[in-house]
Amino acid sequence: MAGVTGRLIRCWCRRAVWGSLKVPALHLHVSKTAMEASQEDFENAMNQVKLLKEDPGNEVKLKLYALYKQATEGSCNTPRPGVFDLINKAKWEAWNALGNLPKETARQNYVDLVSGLSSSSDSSSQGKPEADQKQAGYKTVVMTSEDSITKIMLNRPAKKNALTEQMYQEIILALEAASKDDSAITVLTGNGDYYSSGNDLTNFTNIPPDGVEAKAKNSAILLRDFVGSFIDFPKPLVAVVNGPAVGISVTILGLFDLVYATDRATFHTPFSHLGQTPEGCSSYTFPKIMGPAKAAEMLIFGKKLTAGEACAQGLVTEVFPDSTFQKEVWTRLKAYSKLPQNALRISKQIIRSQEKEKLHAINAKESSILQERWLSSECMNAIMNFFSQKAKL
Ligand SMILES: CCCCCCCCCCC/C=C/C(=O)SCCNC(=O)CCNC(=O)[C@H](O)C(C)(C)COP(=O)(O)OP(=O)(O)OC[C@H]1O[C@@H](n2cnc3c(N)ncnc32)[C@H](O)[C@@H]1OP(=O)(O)O
Repeated sequence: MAGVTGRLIRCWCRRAVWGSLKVPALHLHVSKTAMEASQEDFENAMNQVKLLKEDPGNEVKLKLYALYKQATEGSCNTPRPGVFDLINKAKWEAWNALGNLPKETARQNYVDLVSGLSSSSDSSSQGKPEADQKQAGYKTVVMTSEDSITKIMLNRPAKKNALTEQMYQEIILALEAASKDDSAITVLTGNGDYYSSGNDLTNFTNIPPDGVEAKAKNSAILLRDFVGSFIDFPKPLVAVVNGPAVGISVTILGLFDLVYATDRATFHTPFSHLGQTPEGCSSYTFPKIMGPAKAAEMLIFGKKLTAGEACAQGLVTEVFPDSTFQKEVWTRLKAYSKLPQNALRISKQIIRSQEKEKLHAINAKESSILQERWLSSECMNAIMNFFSQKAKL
Protein backbone atom coordinates (compact mmCIF):
# COMPACT_ATOMS: atom_id res chain seq x y z
CA MET A 1 0.00 0.00 0.00
CA ALA A 2 2.77 2.40 0.93
CA GLY A 3 4.36 1.90 -2.53
CA VAL A 4 1.14 2.74 -4.34
CA THR A 5 0.51 5.63 -2.00
CA GLY A 6 3.99 6.95 -2.64
CA ARG A 7 3.44 6.80 -6.40
CA LEU A 8 0.08 8.47 -6.02
CA ILE A 9 1.49 11.32 -3.97
CA ARG A 10 4.38 11.82 -6.37
CA CYS A 11 1.84 11.98 -9.20
CA TRP A 12 -0.16 14.64 -7.43
CA CYS A 13 2.83 16.64 -6.36
CA ARG A 14 4.03 16.97 -9.95
CA ARG A 15 0.87 18.92 -10.73
CA ALA A 16 -0.68 21.92 -9.02
CA VAL A 17 -4.37 21.39 -9.77
CA TRP A 18 -6.49 18.33 -10.62
CA GLY A 19 -7.83 19.94 -13.75
CA SER A 20 -4.42 19.74 -15.38
CA LEU A 21 -3.80 16.11 -14.49
CA LYS A 22 -2.86 13.83 -17.33
CA VAL A 23 -4.77 10.62 -17.14
CA PRO A 24 -2.29 7.75 -17.49
CA ALA A 25 -0.23 8.95 -14.52
CA LEU A 26 -3.24 9.02 -12.22
CA HIS A 27 -5.20 6.04 -13.47
CA LEU A 28 -4.38 4.04 -10.37
CA HIS A 29 -6.38 1.33 -8.73
CA VAL A 30 -5.21 1.55 -5.17
CA SER A 31 -7.09 -1.48 -3.99
CA LYS A 32 -7.11 -3.94 -6.83
CA THR A 33 -9.19 -7.04 -6.22
CA ALA A 34 -7.05 -10.08 -5.60
CA MET A 35 -9.14 -12.16 -8.01
CA GLU A 36 -9.85 -10.92 -11.50
CA ALA A 37 -12.15 -12.77 -13.89
CA SER A 38 -10.59 -13.81 -17.19
CA GLN A 39 -12.29 -13.29 -20.55
CA GLU A 40 -13.02 -17.01 -20.50
CA ASP A 41 -14.76 -16.76 -17.08
CA PHE A 42 -16.75 -13.84 -18.46
CA GLU A 43 -17.86 -15.78 -21.53
CA ASN A 44 -18.75 -18.80 -19.41
CA ALA A 45 -20.84 -16.56 -17.20
CA MET A 46 -22.67 -15.18 -20.25
CA ASN A 47 -23.51 -18.75 -21.25
CA GLN A 48 -24.59 -19.63 -17.72
CA VAL A 49 -27.12 -16.77 -17.77
CA LYS A 50 -28.90 -18.46 -20.65
CA LEU A 51 -29.12 -21.68 -18.60
CA LEU A 52 -30.66 -20.16 -15.47
CA LYS A 53 -33.64 -22.19 -14.32
CA GLU A 54 -35.47 -19.21 -12.87
CA ASP A 55 -36.07 -15.72 -14.23
CA PRO A 56 -33.85 -13.58 -11.96
CA GLY A 57 -36.27 -10.62 -12.21
CA ASN A 58 -35.95 -7.23 -13.86
CA GLU A 59 -33.72 -5.70 -11.24
CA VAL A 60 -31.04 -8.37 -11.57
CA LYS A 61 -31.40 -8.38 -15.36
CA LEU A 62 -30.76 -4.62 -15.38
CA LYS A 63 -27.70 -5.12 -13.19
CA LEU A 64 -26.41 -7.85 -15.53
CA TYR A 65 -27.01 -5.63 -18.53
CA ALA A 66 -25.20 -2.69 -16.92
CA LEU A 67 -22.21 -4.80 -15.86
CA TYR A 68 -22.01 -6.40 -19.31
CA LYS A 69 -21.98 -2.98 -21.02
CA GLN A 70 -19.45 -1.60 -18.54
CA ALA A 71 -17.21 -4.68 -18.95
CA THR A 72 -17.29 -4.56 -22.73
CA GLU A 73 -17.62 -0.85 -23.57
CA GLY A 74 -16.60 1.00 -20.41
CA SER A 75 -18.51 3.93 -18.88
CA CYS A 76 -21.91 4.81 -20.31
CA ASN A 77 -21.28 6.84 -23.45
CA THR A 78 -24.67 7.13 -25.12
CA PRO A 79 -27.27 9.89 -24.76
CA ARG A 80 -30.04 9.35 -22.20
CA PRO A 81 -33.16 7.92 -23.92
CA GLY A 82 -36.35 9.99 -23.87
CA VAL A 83 -38.71 9.86 -20.89
CA PHE A 84 -41.25 7.70 -22.69
CA ASP A 85 -38.71 5.12 -23.81
CA LEU A 86 -39.09 3.36 -20.47
CA ILE A 87 -37.14 0.16 -21.08
CA ASN A 88 -34.14 1.77 -22.72
CA LYS A 89 -34.19 4.53 -20.11
CA ALA A 90 -34.03 1.94 -17.29
CA LYS A 91 -31.17 0.14 -19.05
CA TRP A 92 -29.31 3.39 -19.66
CA GLU A 93 -29.77 4.45 -16.02
CA ALA A 94 -28.45 1.11 -14.75
CA TRP A 95 -25.38 1.41 -16.95
CA ASN A 96 -24.82 5.08 -16.20
CA ALA A 97 -25.09 4.40 -12.45
CA LEU A 98 -21.90 2.34 -12.69
CA GLY A 99 -20.03 5.60 -13.29
CA ASN A 100 -16.37 4.93 -13.85
CA LEU A 101 -16.25 1.39 -12.53
CA PRO A 102 -13.21 -0.14 -14.28
CA LYS A 103 -13.95 -2.69 -17.02
CA GLU A 104 -12.08 -5.45 -15.13
CA THR A 105 -14.12 -4.86 -11.95
CA ALA A 106 -17.36 -4.89 -13.96
CA ARG A 107 -16.30 -8.17 -15.56
CA GLN A 108 -15.51 -9.66 -12.15
CA ASN A 109 -18.82 -8.39 -10.71
CA TYR A 110 -20.70 -9.87 -13.65
CA VAL A 111 -19.06 -13.27 -13.09
CA ASP A 112 -19.77 -13.10 -9.33
CA LEU A 113 -23.37 -12.06 -9.89
CA VAL A 114 -23.99 -14.92 -12.32
CA SER A 115 -22.29 -17.43 -10.05
CA GLY A 116 -24.49 -16.27 -7.14
CA LEU A 117 -27.57 -16.57 -9.34
CA SER A 118 -26.60 -20.05 -10.49
CA SER A 119 -25.97 -21.30 -6.96
CA SER A 120 -29.14 -19.70 -5.57
CA SER A 121 -31.18 -21.19 -8.40
CA ASP A 122 -29.55 -24.59 -7.67
CA SER A 123 -30.16 -24.32 -3.95
CA SER A 124 -33.75 -23.14 -4.34
CA SER A 125 -34.41 -26.16 -6.49
CA GLN A 126 -33.08 -28.24 -3.58
CA GLY A 127 -35.73 -26.69 -1.36
CA LYS A 128 -33.56 -24.39 0.81
CA PRO A 129 -35.84 -22.22 2.98
CA GLU A 130 -36.16 -18.55 2.04
CA ALA A 131 -35.71 -17.29 5.61
CA ASP A 132 -32.33 -15.81 6.55
CA GLN A 133 -31.06 -16.40 3.05
CA LYS A 134 -28.09 -14.36 1.95
CA GLN A 135 -28.91 -12.43 -1.21
CA ALA A 136 -26.43 -13.19 -3.96
CA GLY A 137 -24.66 -10.72 -6.19
CA TYR A 138 -23.31 -8.28 -3.60
CA LYS A 139 -19.59 -8.03 -2.92
CA THR A 140 -19.33 -5.19 -0.44
CA VAL A 141 -22.54 -5.59 1.53
CA VAL A 142 -24.29 -8.64 2.95
CA MET A 143 -28.05 -8.63 2.56
CA THR A 144 -30.16 -11.05 4.60
CA SER A 145 -33.84 -11.37 5.43
CA GLU A 146 -35.28 -12.95 8.53
CA ASP A 147 -38.32 -12.35 10.76
CA SER A 148 -39.70 -9.73 8.33
CA ILE A 149 -36.52 -7.68 8.69
CA THR A 150 -34.13 -7.12 5.81
CA LYS A 151 -30.62 -6.34 6.98
CA ILE A 152 -28.05 -4.61 4.77
CA MET A 153 -24.65 -4.95 6.40
CA LEU A 154 -21.66 -2.93 5.20
CA ASN A 155 -18.94 -5.52 4.84
CA ARG A 156 -15.43 -4.04 4.59
CA PRO A 157 -14.48 -4.32 8.28
CA ALA A 158 -10.72 -4.12 7.57
CA LYS A 159 -11.30 -0.68 6.01
CA LYS A 160 -13.74 0.41 8.72
CA ASN A 161 -16.57 0.00 6.19
CA ALA A 162 -15.36 2.97 4.14
CA LEU A 163 -17.72 3.40 1.19
CA THR A 164 -16.25 2.62 -2.22
CA GLU A 165 -18.05 3.54 -5.44
CA GLN A 166 -19.08 -0.09 -5.80
CA MET A 167 -20.50 0.02 -2.28
CA TYR A 168 -22.63 3.11 -3.00
CA GLN A 169 -23.99 1.29 -6.04
CA GLU A 170 -24.66 -1.93 -4.16
CA ILE A 171 -26.44 -0.07 -1.36
CA ILE A 172 -28.68 1.62 -3.95
CA LEU A 173 -29.51 -1.80 -5.42
CA ALA A 174 -29.99 -3.39 -2.00
CA LEU A 175 -32.39 -0.62 -0.93
CA GLU A 176 -34.33 -1.02 -4.13
CA ALA A 177 -34.60 -4.77 -3.54
CA ALA A 178 -35.58 -4.24 0.11
CA SER A 179 -38.25 -1.72 -0.88
CA LYS A 180 -39.95 -4.48 -2.91
CA ASP A 181 -39.44 -7.53 -0.70
CA ASP A 182 -41.96 -8.72 1.87
CA SER A 183 -40.11 -7.41 4.92
CA ALA A 184 -41.67 -4.86 7.27
CA ILE A 185 -38.46 -3.08 8.30
CA THR A 186 -35.07 -2.51 6.68
CA VAL A 187 -31.88 -2.15 8.71
CA LEU A 188 -28.50 -0.71 7.74
CA THR A 189 -25.57 -1.72 9.93
CA GLY A 190 -21.82 -2.37 9.77
CA ASN A 191 -19.66 -5.45 10.18
CA GLY A 192 -16.75 -5.18 12.64
CA ASP A 193 -15.85 -2.42 15.06
CA TYR A 194 -16.98 0.53 12.89
CA TYR A 195 -20.39 1.44 11.52
CA SER A 196 -18.66 3.27 8.66
CA SER A 197 -15.73 5.64 8.19
CA GLY A 198 -17.64 7.42 5.42
CA ASN A 199 -16.50 7.96 1.86
CA ASP A 200 -13.51 5.79 0.96
CA LEU A 201 -10.83 8.34 0.18
CA THR A 202 -9.35 6.06 -2.47
CA ASN A 203 -12.43 7.04 -4.52
CA PHE A 204 -10.36 10.13 -5.29
CA THR A 205 -7.48 8.19 -6.77
CA ASN A 206 -9.06 6.28 -9.60
CA ILE A 207 -9.26 8.97 -12.27
CA PRO A 208 -10.67 7.74 -15.61
CA PRO A 209 -9.33 8.67 -19.07
CA ASP A 210 -11.90 11.45 -19.46
CA GLY A 211 -10.31 13.34 -16.57
CA VAL A 212 -11.03 14.59 -13.10
CA GLU A 213 -13.90 16.92 -14.07
CA ALA A 214 -15.79 13.99 -15.57
CA LYS A 215 -15.02 11.95 -12.45
CA ALA A 216 -16.38 14.72 -10.22
CA LYS A 217 -19.49 15.01 -12.38
CA ASN A 218 -20.17 11.25 -12.28
CA SER A 219 -19.45 11.13 -8.57
CA ALA A 220 -21.98 13.91 -7.96
CA ILE A 221 -24.57 11.88 -9.89
CA LEU A 222 -23.70 8.78 -7.86
CA LEU A 223 -23.94 10.76 -4.61
CA ARG A 224 -27.31 12.26 -5.61
CA ASP A 225 -28.70 8.84 -6.56
CA PHE A 226 -27.35 7.28 -3.35
CA VAL A 227 -28.93 9.88 -1.09
CA GLY A 228 -32.07 9.89 -3.28
CA SER A 229 -32.60 6.20 -2.57
CA PHE A 230 -32.76 6.98 1.17
CA ILE A 231 -35.15 9.90 0.59
CA ASP A 232 -37.48 7.69 -1.45
CA PHE A 233 -37.24 4.55 0.68
CA PRO A 234 -40.86 3.58 1.33
CA LYS A 235 -40.64 1.44 4.51
CA PRO A 236 -39.35 2.11 8.02
CA LEU A 237 -35.56 2.35 7.80
CA VAL A 238 -33.45 1.71 10.89
CA ALA A 239 -29.75 2.42 11.44
CA VAL A 240 -28.13 -0.02 13.85
CA VAL A 241 -24.98 1.99 14.57
CA ASN A 242 -22.58 -0.68 15.87
CA GLY A 243 -19.54 1.63 16.25
CA PRO A 244 -18.08 4.98 15.20
CA ALA A 245 -19.63 6.71 12.20
CA VAL A 246 -17.93 9.30 10.00
CA GLY A 247 -18.95 11.62 7.13
CA ILE A 248 -21.76 10.51 4.87
CA SER A 249 -22.65 7.59 7.15
CA VAL A 250 -23.57 10.22 9.76
CA THR A 251 -25.32 12.76 7.52
CA ILE A 252 -27.78 10.25 6.05
CA LEU A 253 -28.92 9.33 9.57
CA GLY A 254 -31.26 12.33 9.30
CA LEU A 255 -33.14 10.34 6.63
CA PHE A 256 -33.69 7.24 8.82
CA ASP A 257 -36.77 6.58 10.93
CA LEU A 258 -34.91 5.10 13.91
CA VAL A 259 -31.24 5.33 14.87
CA TYR A 260 -30.08 2.88 17.55
CA ALA A 261 -26.47 3.25 18.68
CA THR A 262 -24.03 1.38 20.88
CA ASP A 263 -22.49 3.57 23.58
CA ARG A 264 -19.16 2.99 21.77
CA ALA A 265 -20.37 4.91 18.72
CA THR A 266 -19.22 8.43 17.88
CA PHE A 267 -20.57 10.76 15.21
CA HIS A 268 -18.17 12.88 13.22
CA THR A 269 -18.45 14.93 10.00
CA PRO A 270 -14.98 16.40 9.27
CA PHE A 271 -16.07 18.11 6.04
CA SER A 272 -14.17 21.40 6.46
CA HIS A 273 -11.03 19.46 7.40
CA LEU A 274 -11.36 17.68 4.05
CA GLY A 275 -12.10 20.87 2.09
CA GLN A 276 -15.61 19.53 1.54
CA THR A 277 -19.17 20.46 2.44
CA PRO A 278 -22.20 18.68 3.94
CA GLU A 279 -24.26 16.15 1.99
CA GLY A 280 -26.98 13.59 2.72
CA CYS A 281 -29.47 16.50 3.12
CA SER A 282 -27.77 17.26 6.45
CA SER A 283 -27.64 21.00 5.65
CA TYR A 284 -31.43 20.81 6.12
CA THR A 285 -32.07 17.84 8.42
CA PHE A 286 -29.41 18.58 11.05
CA PRO A 287 -30.48 22.16 11.89
CA LYS A 288 -34.06 20.86 11.96
CA ILE A 289 -33.18 17.96 14.28
CA MET A 290 -30.71 19.60 16.65
CA GLY A 291 -31.11 23.34 16.08
CA PRO A 292 -28.81 25.56 13.99
CA ALA A 293 -26.09 26.11 16.61
CA LYS A 294 -25.42 22.45 17.34
CA ALA A 295 -25.70 21.58 13.64
CA ALA A 296 -23.12 24.25 12.78
CA GLU A 297 -20.68 22.90 15.35
CA MET A 298 -20.89 19.46 13.74
CA LEU A 299 -21.21 20.30 10.06
CA ILE A 300 -18.99 23.39 9.82
CA PHE A 301 -16.44 22.78 12.57
CA GLY A 302 -16.41 18.96 12.60
CA LYS A 303 -17.18 18.48 16.30
CA LYS A 304 -17.28 14.78 17.14
CA LEU A 305 -20.29 13.73 19.28
CA THR A 306 -20.49 10.80 21.66
CA ALA A 307 -23.50 8.52 21.30
CA GLY A 308 -25.02 10.12 24.41
CA GLU A 309 -24.58 13.63 22.98
CA ALA A 310 -26.03 12.59 19.62
CA CYS A 311 -29.03 11.14 21.46
CA ALA A 312 -29.50 14.28 23.55
CA GLN A 313 -29.48 16.30 20.32
CA GLY A 314 -32.08 14.11 18.64
CA LEU A 315 -29.90 12.52 15.95
CA VAL A 316 -29.96 9.15 17.75
CA THR A 317 -33.17 7.54 18.99
CA GLU A 318 -31.66 5.46 21.79
CA VAL A 319 -28.25 4.40 23.08
CA PHE A 320 -27.58 0.87 24.41
CA PRO A 321 -24.62 -0.51 26.38
CA ASP A 322 -22.20 -2.15 23.96
CA SER A 323 -22.30 -5.46 25.87
CA THR A 324 -26.04 -5.91 25.24
CA PHE A 325 -26.43 -3.77 22.12
CA GLN A 326 -27.11 -6.47 19.50
CA LYS A 327 -29.41 -8.49 21.77
CA GLU A 328 -31.52 -5.53 22.90
CA VAL A 329 -31.79 -3.91 19.48
CA TRP A 330 -32.77 -7.07 17.60
CA THR A 331 -35.32 -8.05 20.25
CA ARG A 332 -36.88 -4.61 19.88
CA LEU A 333 -36.84 -4.73 16.08
CA LYS A 334 -38.32 -8.23 15.94
CA ALA A 335 -41.25 -7.01 18.03
CA TYR A 336 -41.73 -3.95 15.77
CA SER A 337 -41.57 -6.09 12.64
CA LYS A 338 -44.71 -7.94 13.74
CA LEU A 339 -46.80 -4.76 13.54
CA PRO A 340 -49.16 -4.49 10.54
CA GLN A 341 -46.87 -3.82 7.58
CA ASN A 342 -49.16 -1.56 5.59
CA ALA A 343 -49.75 0.68 8.58
CA LEU A 344 -45.99 0.95 9.15
CA ARG A 345 -45.34 1.84 5.52
CA ILE A 346 -48.20 4.28 5.16
CA SER A 347 -47.31 6.08 8.40
CA LYS A 348 -43.74 6.48 7.22
CA GLN A 349 -44.87 7.80 3.89
CA ILE A 350 -47.23 10.38 5.44
CA ILE A 351 -44.33 11.74 7.47
CA ARG A 352 -41.86 11.73 4.56
CA SER A 353 -44.25 13.01 1.87
CA GLN A 354 -44.46 16.39 3.56
CA GLU A 355 -40.92 17.24 2.56
CA LYS A 356 -39.82 14.75 -0.06
CA GLU A 357 -39.60 17.32 -2.84
CA LYS A 358 -37.64 19.67 -0.64
CA LEU A 359 -35.20 16.91 0.31
CA HIS A 360 -34.58 16.05 -3.35
CA ALA A 361 -33.90 19.72 -4.12
CA ILE A 362 -31.47 19.98 -1.21
CA ASN A 363 -29.77 16.74 -2.25
CA ALA A 364 -29.27 18.06 -5.79
CA LYS A 365 -27.84 21.34 -4.48
CA GLU A 366 -25.47 19.71 -1.99
CA SER A 367 -24.23 17.28 -4.65
CA SER A 368 -23.57 20.03 -7.15
CA ILE A 369 -21.66 22.14 -4.58
CA LEU A 370 -19.53 19.11 -3.73
CA GLN A 371 -18.80 18.52 -7.42
CA GLU A 372 -17.05 21.93 -7.38
CA ARG A 373 -15.38 21.31 -4.01
CA TRP A 374 -13.77 18.04 -5.17
CA LEU A 375 -11.90 20.05 -7.80
CA SER A 376 -10.57 22.57 -5.25
CA SER A 377 -6.99 22.68 -4.01
CA GLU A 378 -8.32 22.59 -0.40
CA CYS A 379 -9.86 19.20 -1.03
CA MET A 380 -6.88 17.93 -3.02
CA ASN A 381 -4.47 18.87 -0.20
CA ALA A 382 -6.63 17.20 2.44
CA ILE A 383 -6.78 13.94 0.50
CA MET A 384 -3.01 14.10 -0.08
CA ASN A 385 -2.53 14.56 3.68
CA PHE A 386 -4.56 11.43 4.40
CA PHE A 387 -2.41 9.37 2.04
CA SER A 388 0.87 10.88 3.26
CA GLN A 389 -0.07 10.03 6.86
CA LYS A 390 -0.70 6.45 5.77
CA ALA A 391 2.58 6.31 3.86
CA LYS A 392 4.48 7.27 7.04
CA LEU A 393 3.10 4.27 8.98
C1 LIG B 1 -13.07 13.39 -7.94
C2 LIG B 1 -14.04 13.17 -6.86
C3 LIG B 1 -14.36 11.76 -6.49
C4 LIG B 1 -15.12 11.69 -5.21
C5 LIG B 1 -15.97 10.49 -5.05
C6 LIG B 1 -16.92 10.71 -3.89
C7 LIG B 1 -18.23 9.97 -3.94
C8 LIG B 1 -19.25 10.47 -2.94
C9 LIG B 1 -18.69 11.20 -1.75
C10 LIG B 1 -19.71 11.62 -0.74
C11 LIG B 1 -19.15 12.58 0.28
C12 LIG B 1 -18.73 11.91 1.51
C13 LIG B 1 -17.95 12.51 2.40
C14 LIG B 1 -17.43 11.81 3.60
O1 LIG B 1 -17.82 10.74 3.98
S1 LIG B 1 -16.22 12.64 4.43
C15 LIG B 1 -15.51 11.47 5.53
C16 LIG B 1 -14.41 10.67 4.89
N1 LIG B 1 -13.79 9.81 5.86
C17 LIG B 1 -12.68 10.12 6.53
O2 LIG B 1 -12.12 11.16 6.39
C18 LIG B 1 -12.13 9.07 7.48
C19 LIG B 1 -10.73 8.70 7.11
N2 LIG B 1 -10.24 7.65 8.01
C20 LIG B 1 -9.76 7.90 9.23
O3 LIG B 1 -9.70 9.01 9.68
C21 LIG B 1 -9.32 6.70 10.05
O4 LIG B 1 -9.05 5.64 9.19
C22 LIG B 1 -10.39 6.29 11.09
C23 LIG B 1 -10.50 7.35 12.19
C24 LIG B 1 -11.76 6.06 10.44
C25 LIG B 1 -9.97 4.95 11.75
O5 LIG B 1 -8.69 5.09 12.30
P1 LIG B 1 -7.93 3.82 12.93
O6 LIG B 1 -6.58 4.27 13.33
O7 LIG B 1 -8.79 3.17 13.95
O8 LIG B 1 -7.84 2.79 11.73
P2 LIG B 1 -6.98 2.92 10.39
O9 LIG B 1 -6.84 4.33 10.01
O10 LIG B 1 -5.74 2.10 10.54
O11 LIG B 1 -7.98 2.20 9.34
C26 LIG B 1 -7.87 0.84 8.95
C27 LIG B 1 -7.73 0.77 7.46
O12 LIG B 1 -8.89 1.35 6.85
C28 LIG B 1 -8.53 2.41 5.98
N3 LIG B 1 -9.60 3.43 6.00
C29 LIG B 1 -10.38 3.76 7.03
N4 LIG B 1 -11.25 4.72 6.67
C30 LIG B 1 -10.98 5.00 5.38
C31 LIG B 1 -11.55 5.90 4.44
N5 LIG B 1 -12.58 6.71 4.77
N6 LIG B 1 -11.06 5.93 3.22
C32 LIG B 1 -10.05 5.11 2.83
N7 LIG B 1 -9.46 4.21 3.69
C33 LIG B 1 -9.94 4.16 4.93
C34 LIG B 1 -7.24 2.93 6.57
O13 LIG B 1 -6.56 3.67 5.62
C35 LIG B 1 -6.56 1.62 6.93
O14 LIG B 1 -6.11 1.04 5.73
P3 LIG B 1 -4.71 0.26 5.67
O15 LIG B 1 -4.89 -0.91 6.58
O16 LIG B 1 -4.56 -0.10 4.24
O17 LIG B 1 -3.69 1.24 6.15
